[in-house]
This record gives sequence, C-alpha cells and structure tokens, in this order.
Amino acid sequence: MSVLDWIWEKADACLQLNKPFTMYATPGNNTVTAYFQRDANIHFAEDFTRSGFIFCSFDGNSRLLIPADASDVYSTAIVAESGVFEEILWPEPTEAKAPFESIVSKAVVEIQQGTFAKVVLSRRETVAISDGFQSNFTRMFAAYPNAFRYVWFHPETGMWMGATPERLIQIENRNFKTVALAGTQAFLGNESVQWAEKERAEQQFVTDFIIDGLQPHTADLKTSAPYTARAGNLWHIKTDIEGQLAPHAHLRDIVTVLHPTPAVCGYPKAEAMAFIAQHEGYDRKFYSGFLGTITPDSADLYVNLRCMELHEKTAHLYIGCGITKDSNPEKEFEETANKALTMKKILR
Ligand SMILES: C=C(O[C@@H]1C=C(C(=O)O)C=C[C@H]1O)C(=O)O
Repeated sequence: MSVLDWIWEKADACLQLNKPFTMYATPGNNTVTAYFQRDANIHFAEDFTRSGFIFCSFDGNSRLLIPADASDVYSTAIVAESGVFEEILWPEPTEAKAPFESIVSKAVVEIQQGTFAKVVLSRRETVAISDGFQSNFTRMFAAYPNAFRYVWFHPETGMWMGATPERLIQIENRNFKTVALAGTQAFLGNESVQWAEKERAEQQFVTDFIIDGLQPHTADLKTSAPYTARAGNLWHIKTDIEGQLAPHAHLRDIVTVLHPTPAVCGYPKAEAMAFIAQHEGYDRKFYSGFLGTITPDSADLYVNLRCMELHEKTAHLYIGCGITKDSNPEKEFEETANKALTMKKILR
C-alpha cells in the first residue's frame, strides 16, 4: 500500500470516528502533509505557543488547533495528474445576483458618505456534488499547484477544503514575509493586464494597512513595488512585504494586527466589520479566516479564500470581492461568479 493510500484510509477512519484531521500542500510543492489527531478532544490555539495546524474563523473567536504532539503526522508526494479537466456546465447563480448587487450598492453609498473607504462583501453559493472529498481534493491539488491547498475536518466545523492564493504571514527565524493582495480580473489567455485607478487604490489600502500594523512589531520592513500575479483563472495585484520581527514581538499580536486584513474585511476595520455583520446576511464561519502551521518560532499562515464547506451531496462555496467608491454592482457580482468558477472547475 502506498503512503497516499494509507493517508486516505486514515482520513476515512478519522471521519468515521469523528476525529479531527487535516491534509495540506504549500504553494509550489507536491508534498502533502497530513495530521491525524489521536484523541477526540477539542484543542484551541490560545496563545500560539503549541505547535500544530490552526484553523481560525473570520470573526477570530474560534481558533481550533490540531496539535502536532497529539497527532500522527505523515507526508508524501502526490504525483499530480493533469490539472486540466473536462469543463462541466454549472447552473448560473441567477438568484444570488439581485441581493448581492443590492448590498454592493448600499456599500457604495456608505463609502461615498465617508462611513468607510472599502468593504469586502461576500456570498455563499450551494452546488450539488456527487464525488467524495478524496477525488475533489486530488483534482484541486492538481489544478492549483501554486496555491495553499488543504482539506480540514473537525467535529466542531465539519469539512472544509480550499486552494488559497493568499498568504497571511510566514515567519522563520524571526524573519517574516507577507503580501498585500487585491484587485481582480479574469485570466483569459495571453492578455496584457491593465489596472484601473480603482483597483490600484484598493490594493494600496491593503498595503498601507499592513505596513502600519506591522511597524510597531518589526525591526526592519521592506516592500516591493506592486506587481500583477496570476492565481488560477484570476489576476490580482500584489505587493511583497518582508522584514524582521522586533525582539519583543509575539506571533499572537502580529496575527491580531493582520487579521482580518482589508483584503477580506475592508478599511477602517471596525466600520467595515459592522457593515458586513449588518448586511451580508449569513455567517462567514471559517471563510476569510486563516489557517496553517505554527511552531513556537515559526508560522506559515494563509487566508481562507477560494474555499468551501463540504457535505456529502453539497458544497457551499464562499466568495467575495472588495468594494470601493467606484464599484459597479454588476461587475462585482461577475467577479464573485468568476471566483466561484475556480472551485466549480474541480468539483464533481
Ligand atoms: C474576498 C476574496 O478575495 C479577496 C478580495 C479581492 C478583491 O477584492 O479583488 C482579491 C483577493 C482577495 O484578497 C475572495 O476571494 O473571496
């Protein structure tokens, strides 16, 4: 039996016993690492000092941990099949269009009135599936080699799966790296990508917010110029931010500063959060939260985007986009539909 078959068997056994497990692969890497929790306890990442895999909700209140020292951990390379699949036609999300466009319009009015500068609005779309999580994970793994790909199961959360292009933060030997990412355009082929003022301004909000927040915790901080980067069938604008943590800096404080970033919440944070809570009309749960591995002196954390909650016969896809003063509700809806396609492409 191959290590991979063994991992799939262990995952099935965990599901049967209702015990937490996770499997993940970092961007550009074909090695899958799996954590199978041995006990059935619920562990939380309270002060970020215990090593393991963390899964945190958007509201920051639920920070679950699969501790490394309470788990069997395995790694193996997956030889990815082709990441190109036969296209299937999914029904158009027509019912979601009017309600989403209506909250975007409301947000634009608030922005024009000065309540906040940016808000990220999202929606949940439910699709019928027939394949199990193994096949869906395998396709997602092959289709998005440059994303952080994961499946997570926990009795507290159910099963989640995703392929996120966005890192929250990476820390090694007190050196950190993060990105400011916003702006979205569909990837069509060999187009030369042009960004409108609205998209550049939106990405600048994200960059400034991250720099301002990190400054007190860092000894040295550098940023790249903004550049265009592809993630699956989308283009984004990205800025790389890196540096060294100050001697007193603590991972928990840094995460508190960064999460939720304006890329998933908006700016200023409190006003944007209040608008989301009042108008989005559903619970984001772990979508736009963060996840990844932590040890006492390192962290590799990602923002939970392009993700879904998996049930036996349905998947709930979570998708959002940033709204600024020039947003066009119809275009923003289209953007969420494009993002949903990145997941629909691999789902069966
Ligand atoms: C909120 C999402 O994405 C975020 C919002 C983006 C935007 O506004 O263009 C782009 C990337 C992400 O930072 C999502 O994909 O659900």
